[in-house]
Amino acid sequence: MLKVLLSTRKCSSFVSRMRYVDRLKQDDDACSAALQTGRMFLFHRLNPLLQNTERGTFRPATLTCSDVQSVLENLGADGSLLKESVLIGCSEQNQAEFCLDVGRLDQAAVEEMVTGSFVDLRKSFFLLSGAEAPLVAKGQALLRWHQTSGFSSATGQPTRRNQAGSQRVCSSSGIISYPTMCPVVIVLVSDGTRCVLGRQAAFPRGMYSALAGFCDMGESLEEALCREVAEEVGLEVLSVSYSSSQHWPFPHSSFMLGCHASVSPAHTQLIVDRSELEDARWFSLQEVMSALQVKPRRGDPPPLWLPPKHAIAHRLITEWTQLMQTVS
Ligand SMILES: NC(=O)c1ccc[n+]([C@@H]2O[C@H](COP(=O)([O-])OP(=O)(O)OC[C@H]3O[C@@H](n4cnc5c(N)ncnc54)[C@H](O)[C@@H]3O)[C@@H](O)[C@H]2O)c1
Ligand SMILES: [Mg+2]
Repeated sequence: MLKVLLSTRKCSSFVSRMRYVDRLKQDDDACSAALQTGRMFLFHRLNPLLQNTERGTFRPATLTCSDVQSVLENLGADGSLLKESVLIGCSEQNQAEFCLDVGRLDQAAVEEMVTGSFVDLRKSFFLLSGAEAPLVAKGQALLRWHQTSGFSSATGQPTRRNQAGSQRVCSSSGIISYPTMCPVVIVLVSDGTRCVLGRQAAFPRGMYSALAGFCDMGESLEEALCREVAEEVGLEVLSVSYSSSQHWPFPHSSFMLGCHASVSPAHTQLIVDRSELEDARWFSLQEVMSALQVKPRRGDPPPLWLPPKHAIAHRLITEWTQLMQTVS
């Protein structure tokens, strides 16, 4: 049975924070009160607001409710915009965290008032630290869901959100809808000494990653994995082990389920589906280890470079190299 060690965090504080967030999702009044004392992450047309730190790195700008209120007042915006904030969590200091899209305001004017810049999500995802990037991705995903869910897909009538933004209700039928993610399996296939990496034509030059694909309706994780590997590179998987998962905001919200898979060393011929992948190849441990040392730089790309640390593909590749080193 798989056992994942999560952390040695203090259980009581974690439980109370999770229950607090859950209460805010159920109780509109409690959520409105939490908004007055909460931390706020701003977006402009789904691009998060980032600030420079003294160390030359970036962090998401965190504002208080009154900071945002004074921005809205100064720019002549309706204060009710604040009610469009969406709950995204609770900090370790027990402060509720919200995000708000101020896309109706002038971008440059907001940036000047809060000393920061609204940065494209894909770019900001890789500028931020490991803990902050998922928070910004979650905020953007929830804001996007609200912006595209104003009408019920069943009745065509307007939907109303709760204060936390965790659900929307159809005004005519009462049907409740919740934010959705598409399950995607991502898999590093190995024959015991090498692994398969593929590249889509849209990837940056020289970049290869683990194989990935959307799960079909009705499939288990294992069935989706075996089908995707068969479709994309023509291999038959013998065994599967789960590694970890990740919310991935691009191009929309995917729920990435990361696995390792093995194939028989006697059946390793790749038949690549060129409509899906520009290329897929077997790579040796040495090639992968060298690629993990490569730092991103301008100019000609190296022969192989791998997805960045935030991506679950990077984690799968690192785990595989560690496993290979222990068995060799
Ligand atoms: N985090 C990572 O490390 C990492 C690495 C590789 C890929 N990814 C992500 O995995 C996702 C899936 O990979 P893929 O593009 O190879 O998938 P894929 O192999 O299933 O091929 C994409 C095609 O599947 C079809 N499809 C079926 N269901 C779909 C749905 N719900 N949404 C969109 N298209 C659907 C479409 O025809 C689409 O063109 C992508 O969103 C990609 O961004 C993440
Ligand atoms: Mg694919």
